[in-house]
Amino acid sequence: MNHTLSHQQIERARKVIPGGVNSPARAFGAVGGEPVVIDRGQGAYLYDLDGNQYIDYIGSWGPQILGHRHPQVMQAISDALAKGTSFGAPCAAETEMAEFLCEAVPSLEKVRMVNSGTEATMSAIRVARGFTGRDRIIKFSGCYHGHVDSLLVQAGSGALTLGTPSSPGIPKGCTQDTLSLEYNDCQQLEETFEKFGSEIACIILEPVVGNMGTVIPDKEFLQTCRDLCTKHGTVLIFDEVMTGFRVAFGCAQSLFGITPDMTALGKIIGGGMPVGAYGGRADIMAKVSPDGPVYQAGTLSGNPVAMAAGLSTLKLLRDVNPYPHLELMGEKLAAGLTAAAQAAGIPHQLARVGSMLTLFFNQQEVKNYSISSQNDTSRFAKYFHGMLNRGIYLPCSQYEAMFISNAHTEEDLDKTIQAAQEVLKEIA
Ligand SMILES: Cc1ncc(COP(=O)(O)O)c(C=O)c1O
Ligand SMILES: NCC(=O)CCC(=O)O
Repeated sequence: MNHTLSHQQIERARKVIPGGVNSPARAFGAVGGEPVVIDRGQGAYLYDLDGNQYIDYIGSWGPQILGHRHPQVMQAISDALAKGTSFGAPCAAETEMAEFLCEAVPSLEKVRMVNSGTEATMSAIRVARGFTGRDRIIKFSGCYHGHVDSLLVQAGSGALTLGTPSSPGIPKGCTQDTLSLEYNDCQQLEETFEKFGSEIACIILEPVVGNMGTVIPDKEFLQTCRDLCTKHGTVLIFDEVMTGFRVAFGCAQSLFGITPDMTALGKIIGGGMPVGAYGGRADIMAKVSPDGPVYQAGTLSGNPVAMAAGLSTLKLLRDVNPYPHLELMGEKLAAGLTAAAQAAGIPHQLARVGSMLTLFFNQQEVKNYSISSQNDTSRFAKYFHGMLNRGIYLPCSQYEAMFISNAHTEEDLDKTIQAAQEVLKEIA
């Protein structure tokens, strides 16, 4: 594969953009080599500047569940654009979006639109603190909730990939009230509540983790989070920025039957445009300005073009119901990758929920951060590049989930499995 134009472009970008990228997760930091620069996407495929085609398993890190350039989404964006790009005043589409979200996700009684997943989690935490009058928060090691100061403690995703789980530039004061616990560990959680229960404003967690690779919650763990929050008057926040409308139309909370007090959303609900949202119980959301005293704002929040992209995506998900198909595709890909790793004799684990999955190079089932940090990341780097060279675009880190879209065909999966068979044999 020729990457001349991509490499020239990245070299040029590095002179004016840190690392040549606008988000470190894209930088190939953990796998080495140079990122490819994307020119366009169509359906399940990406095309780089040199004209190479890739089967895309990143889907813009989650949002593109319908594939790139779905015609109805493109049309909705174009119709909204014809009326203008931003008004800084209420528009009808944002109400329609809020109504849609509240209907699809019953734990949402009120929602506020923002512009990214980071804003959604940051704001949800502020509201939870304002509502409870408490400062302490609980997060779990290896979960990533965006680059929020108080949450960049043992964070997953790029922070884990690049080995900076706690970032410089964050004053101690911002993280002194953050308790970072082990995912899926009920006992540690119970002990923490025994000690600090009356001081804890919220628990925030990914109800299925994507950001230390895919980690599946024990039902008991989610139930313990719920019970302890109820008992201690603590707000349970599900960060469904990644899992929302990905693992099920009703989000992970519907899949596991656990109702959070607040939910953060992003990615899919923006249909590829910059969108986030947070919401939950009406009594908690009543604290949000201008109804209440907790300040949170945004020049571009509820942007009409972004609302149009998101709404058309969500309506397609409701009407087409791709989830049974995505489940079958996920099952097929997981089985193919597992068989390929087995045939090559490579120690591995395959974790999957619907169309979100990770092939871990690990001897043990990955239940938490301690186990995930033992992944064979140098093997992953070889796997990644072998796949890229065969036109398969995987997340460039072992600590990420891959996503299948509704545009992927069985033939795409067959090609991917075939490539994995070749690559895994080579690197065994
Ligand atoms: C679970 C989760 N929460 C929050 C975020 C932050 O979202 P954003 O990158 O849109 O700020 C991400 C992804 O980045 C995520 O995966
Ligand atoms: N799982 C990682 C992400 O979803 C974020 C991507 C980014 O920060 O660019």
